[in-house]
Amino acid sequence: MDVGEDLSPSQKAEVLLEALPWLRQFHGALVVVKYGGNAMIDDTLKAAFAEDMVFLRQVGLRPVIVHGGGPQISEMLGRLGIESEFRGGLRVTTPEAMDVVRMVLTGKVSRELVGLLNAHGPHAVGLSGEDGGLLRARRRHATVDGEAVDVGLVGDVVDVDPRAVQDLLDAGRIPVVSTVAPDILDPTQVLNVNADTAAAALAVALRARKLIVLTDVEGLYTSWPDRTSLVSQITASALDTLLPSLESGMVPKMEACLRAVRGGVREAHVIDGRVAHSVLMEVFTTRGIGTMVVPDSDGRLNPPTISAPASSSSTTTPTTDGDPQ
Ligand SMILES: Nc1ncnc2c1ncn2[C@@H]1O[C@H](COP(=O)(O)OP(=O)(O)O)[C@@H](O)[C@H]1O
Ligand SMILES: CC(=O)N[C@@H](CCC(=O)OP(=O)(O)O)C(=O)O
Repeated sequence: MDVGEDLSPSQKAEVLLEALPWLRQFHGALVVVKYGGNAMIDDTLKAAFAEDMVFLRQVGLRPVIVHGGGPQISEMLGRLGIESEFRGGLRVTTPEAMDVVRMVLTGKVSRELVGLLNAHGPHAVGLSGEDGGLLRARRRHATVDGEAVDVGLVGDVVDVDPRAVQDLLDAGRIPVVSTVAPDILDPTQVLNVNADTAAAALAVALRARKLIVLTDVEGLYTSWPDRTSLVSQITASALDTLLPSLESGMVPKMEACLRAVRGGVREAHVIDGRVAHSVLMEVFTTRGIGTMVVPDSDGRLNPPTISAPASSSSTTTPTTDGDPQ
């Protein structure tokens, strides 16, 4: 199908030209893209995501994919009759569940994604936090409503050795990272790391230019669940203030964005993975989409910019401040 069939030739040219300053600005930029399990909802969308990643690579960006797979893990646990529950947005992970988490992320979700990317050529290589010493994690001592809760074999990334990913990027590949990681205190034990959290740690360690988090909602709403107040742009400190009022799924996601921008990533975005080619719209259009988190020093955006209901656009303009990393 010609996706531009509704456009005249001159409108098509305009679309291409709109991308020009962004192509220039982001040439060579390292972009960490977190692909959430809830955004992997149908085959057409998955194929469109793979096209976007290959497009980024072909026009000179360096995408690194960190994938989730929460719903896929839950489905497999259900099939095997293993109970699982979430506390504070994290899966309570027993040793039995950990085997399934590792199997589904590295053996199923990663394989499928790598296959979709490699339908376009030998671009993608899958690896997990266990490979090449990429990630090391420490057991999470979680609290929910001020109470300590035991979430089992759940880890937080405490050390990243990005060389395995950098080697793949230098070879022109697209690394696809699954987020299980050895326990720093007992490397024979693997831990289940929330994919948002791992993506932020990788983005910081790789000195990424952008973190883009794809999920199944338009972006961050200040009022949830009535969806009347989509945040287009927010500074790190304004987000910090908002965090305690947020609910489950959004908590690790917005904490990840905060951690990324406070760690030196210039912008972190939460965008709607249910919209085909949402990554291209975010990177290469002037309006952008979803919610963008920027460092306080950016100075443009305090208080948060709320867009009108039904509009999911953030407004940014190309800047020439510095080179992308
Ligand atoms: N303030 C909020 N704004 C937007 N979404 C929210 C908010 N609070 C909770 N959510 C929920 O968070 C979900 C996204 O988190 P999650 O289900 O973990 O997605 P993923 O699999 O992409 O990581 C949304 O589908 C939405 O139901
Ligand atoms: C500790 C923890 O909760 N780990 C997640 C890992 C997968 C993940 O994060 O997937 P999404 O991005 O699709 O939510 C889990 O077990 O579901």
